[in-house]
Amino acid sequence: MHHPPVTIHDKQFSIYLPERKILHSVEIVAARLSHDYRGKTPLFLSVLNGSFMFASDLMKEMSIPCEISFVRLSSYTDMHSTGKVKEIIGLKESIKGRHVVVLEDIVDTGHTVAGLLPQLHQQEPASVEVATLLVKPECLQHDLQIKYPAMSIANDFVVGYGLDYNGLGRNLRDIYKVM
Ligand SMILES: O=P(O)(O)OC[C@H]1O[C@H](OP(=O)(O)OP(=O)(O)O)[C@H](O)[C@@H]1O
Ligand SMILES: Nc1nc2[nH]cnc2c(=O)[nH]1
Repeated sequence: MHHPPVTIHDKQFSIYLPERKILHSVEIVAARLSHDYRGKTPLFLSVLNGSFMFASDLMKEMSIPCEISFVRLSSYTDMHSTGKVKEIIGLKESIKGRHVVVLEDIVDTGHTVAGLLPQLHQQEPASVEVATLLVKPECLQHDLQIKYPAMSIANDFVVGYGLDYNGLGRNLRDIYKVM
C-alpha cells in the first residue's frame, strides 16, 4: 500500500509503521498478557488521550477476562517534554488488590510512567506492570521496567494511531515520523 507523506500543522511526516505491523505487534502483546494473567482478571488503566486506539485493539485480542478504566495525566504540550508530571484524574474504582496493567501509547523520557507508578502503588494493588505500544529506549531518563513493549523505536517524533502533534494526527491508521 502506498503511503504518501502527510502534513500536520507546519510539519511533514513520512510513513514509519504501517497498520499491519502495528496490529501484529499488538496481537503479540495481547497473547503474552493473556498467558501471564490467566486466572487474575487484570485491570487495564489506559492513559488518555494517546492510548485509546492501542487500548481498543489490545482489548479485542485478549482471550481472558479483563477490565479497563481510563485515566488522564498529561505532560506534553508540544514536541518537547515539560518534565512536569501531573496527578491521575478519573480513577474512580479501587485498585487495591488488583493486577493493574498501565496502557500507554508511548514511553519517551519515561517521566509520565515514572510519575504514575508511585501514585498507583500508594493504593496497594497486587501488581503493576506497563504495556506500551512504543518505547524510545534512547530517550528513557528513568530506571523503568517496561515489561510489555509492543515496539521499540529510535528518537523520532511520531504521530498516528492515537498519537498527536498538537492535537492532530491521532486518527491516522499508520504511524508516521517527522521528516
Ligand atoms: O515518556 P514521556 O516523555 O513522559 O512521554 C510519554 C507521554 O507523552 C504522551 O502524552 P501527552 O502528555 O502528549 O498526552 P496525550 O496522550 O493526551 O497526547 C504519551 O501519551 C505519553 O503519556
Ligand atoms: N505524538 C507524540 N507524542 C509523544 N510523547 C512523547 N513522545 C512522543 C512522540 O514521539 N510523539
